[in-house]
Amino acid sequence: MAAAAFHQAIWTPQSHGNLKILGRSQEIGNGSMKLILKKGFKVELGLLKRECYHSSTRNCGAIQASISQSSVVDPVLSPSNKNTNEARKKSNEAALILIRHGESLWNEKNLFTGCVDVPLTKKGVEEAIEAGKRISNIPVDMIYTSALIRAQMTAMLAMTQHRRKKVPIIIHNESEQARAWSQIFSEDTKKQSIPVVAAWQLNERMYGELQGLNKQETADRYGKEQVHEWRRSYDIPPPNGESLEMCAERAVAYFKDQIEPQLLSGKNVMIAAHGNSLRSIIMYLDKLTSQEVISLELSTGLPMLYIFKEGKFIRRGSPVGPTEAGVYAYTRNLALYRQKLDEMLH
Ligand SMILES: O=C(O)[C@@H](CO)OP(=O)(O)O
Repeated sequence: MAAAAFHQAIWTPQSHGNLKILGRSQEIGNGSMKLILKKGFKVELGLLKRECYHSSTRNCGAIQASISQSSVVDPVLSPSNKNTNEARKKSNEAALILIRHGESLWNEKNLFTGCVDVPLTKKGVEEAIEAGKRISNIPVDMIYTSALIRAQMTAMLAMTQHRRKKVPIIIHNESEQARAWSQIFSEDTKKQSIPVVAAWQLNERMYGELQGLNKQETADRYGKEQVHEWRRSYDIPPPNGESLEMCAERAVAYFKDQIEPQLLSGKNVMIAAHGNSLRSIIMYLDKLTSQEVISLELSTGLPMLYIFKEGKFIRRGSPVGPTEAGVYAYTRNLALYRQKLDEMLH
């Protein structure tokens, strides 16, 4: 097969975070690829993958490494599990789970919250655990949350229920030192963890001067219509805040740039975020018009499942429970994943 054009490939190695490689790749069979790196380009092979290196860390002209899809998906789908692996490769699909955070202390008090960093209530904690039960049989390889604690708590609590029992670990890329100080030095331990990327772009829309105000009192003061317009119009921002359109601009751009490539590479992704950042993303996934999105309301702590297949997002609704037969009838891959979990864990 002819070498692919010189290109920038983004690999997500077993270590956390993306590794950008400038080079050419060429398929050499057996699910392996030959990588021809740009001269002088340094790559840490130890970070690159978790098995079968043919070279050690060096400045390299050419290296060879196995990059079968099993290196980027859940180890339940291990290379020894040939049928499952083949199915995954063939259908090239991935699960996408969206969860709005559980009830926060300001949801409970009926206050505009926006980007104020408020934690969950006890009910919110319970909602997150319940959400986790519902998705406990669905594979998760990467987690994205907003930078806000209510979304992060929700993701972490939900994962306590996952049957695979991998450890979600927050990636600290904010500085060189944070990166260096949070390294993991065991490949086995890395395999048993799920990278959690926190991104401000997934934050709730910034509610401007309404943040901290009571929703009912604000309606009494400014009128129901005015407050409804601030809360549910598409392009009218609240005073000094973001409209849904502005929120969608940054949330959808992040989704397209950072999350879609992961799905394309076969990774199963969970996103824990907020009413408005998720409405924005759903607008993109379901191709909703601005008229349609304004009437879309998301409940707290309710997971929603999409299947990413052949570049398309297929909405599969909200799994009612971990054993809901319908969820696993959606795709052969999910059914096989669940079957494998049952075999492993019983
Ligand atoms: O207060 C907020 O930040 C949001 C979400 O809770 O409110 P709204 O329902 O108006 O979008």
